[in-house]
Amino acid sequence: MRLSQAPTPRPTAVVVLADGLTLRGQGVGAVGEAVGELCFNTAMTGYQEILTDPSYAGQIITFTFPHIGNVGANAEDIENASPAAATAARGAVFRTLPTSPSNWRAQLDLGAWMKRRGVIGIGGVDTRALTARIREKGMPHAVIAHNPTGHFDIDALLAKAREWPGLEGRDLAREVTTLQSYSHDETAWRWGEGYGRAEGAGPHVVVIDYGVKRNILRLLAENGTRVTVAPATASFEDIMAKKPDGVVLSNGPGDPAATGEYALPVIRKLIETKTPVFGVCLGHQLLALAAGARTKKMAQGHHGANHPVKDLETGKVEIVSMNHGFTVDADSLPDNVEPTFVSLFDGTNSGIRLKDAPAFSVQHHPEASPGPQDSFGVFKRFVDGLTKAA
Ligand SMILES: NC(=O)CC[C@H](N)C(=O)O
Repeated sequence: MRLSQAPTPRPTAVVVLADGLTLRGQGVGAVGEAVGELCFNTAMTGYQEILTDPSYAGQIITFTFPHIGNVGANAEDIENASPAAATAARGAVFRTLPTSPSNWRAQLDLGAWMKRRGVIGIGGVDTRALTARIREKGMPHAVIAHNPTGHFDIDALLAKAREWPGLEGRDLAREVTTLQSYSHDETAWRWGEGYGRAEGAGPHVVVIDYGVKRNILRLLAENGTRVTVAPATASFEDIMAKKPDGVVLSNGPGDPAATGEYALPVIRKLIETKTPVFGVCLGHQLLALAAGARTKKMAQGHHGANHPVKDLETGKVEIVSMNHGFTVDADSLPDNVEPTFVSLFDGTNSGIRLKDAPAFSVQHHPEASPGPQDSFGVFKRFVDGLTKAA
């Protein structure tokens, strides 16, 4: 018996790594080219939330799960809150091209949705080999290009990947934050109901938007708070004028040390005035920096929805969503800062608490979106703390 072999289609997309490796495949989504840091994400679901997470600004995501796009795209599973963050991830690398969606919530196929949002995709790449390479050599600078004519100037793309300065030293929060303050009242998604609306008159939380994911805002509203979102560059006075009962430091893209130039003076004043503070991911890194710790770049980073972290107070393990390429150097924590969570993958710090101020933070993503909901309770803990303090 002879197996008939489909003719290999002409490549219409490429990924060119700064070390010279060129991967060819089929283009999907937006046409054009984008440069960024190439990481891998191990989540098996939630590609829409991943592609709209503003923390991915400046990055190209290799999905290790081979079938991405099966459930299409809809208008609900969106994580960027500000329009400035609409194109968060610059590009996406898939094992196979997305097939026609099969799901009652699908409104568009993934390729059409990516095109609309300006995300460049490539299918047909050996993502296992690429992931193994990233695991061994770290996250390379790369260019992804999609051109239906199939013409690529590989040398020019390589030069672009090599010239790209990288994420170290880059403040990207300023590029994805909201320009104006606004209030948020959408609550969590429920089967058969969709998102709800908060009615409560509970504690007032101001969220500093360094690139906030909507599910952080939703879970704060879900736990009975009134939520106001403020721009990343808001001053301490701007924030206090809103009379917050607590302040949340959001997730966001880029190098925490660079964003810290304007964020740290504000956070230090919040700590000094004993304002309750809760930080997530970039917000965690910024709180640690404000308290006197250091952050550093990781080789592969953590990007997935299956990461175990250990709660050092209770000994319990939670499976969490992760998305970070920088980390708080646990050895640099000053005496007044206690580590509260640790990653069980590599022992890196995943949470801190200040001993002399009502401030704590987590490196992982308690809001999931996508990912397990093991850590949802942390929002309640923060809000309960505000209610008690009030
Ligand atoms: N999700 C985040 O907030 C990411 C934080 C930071 N940009 C990092 O890569 O480590």
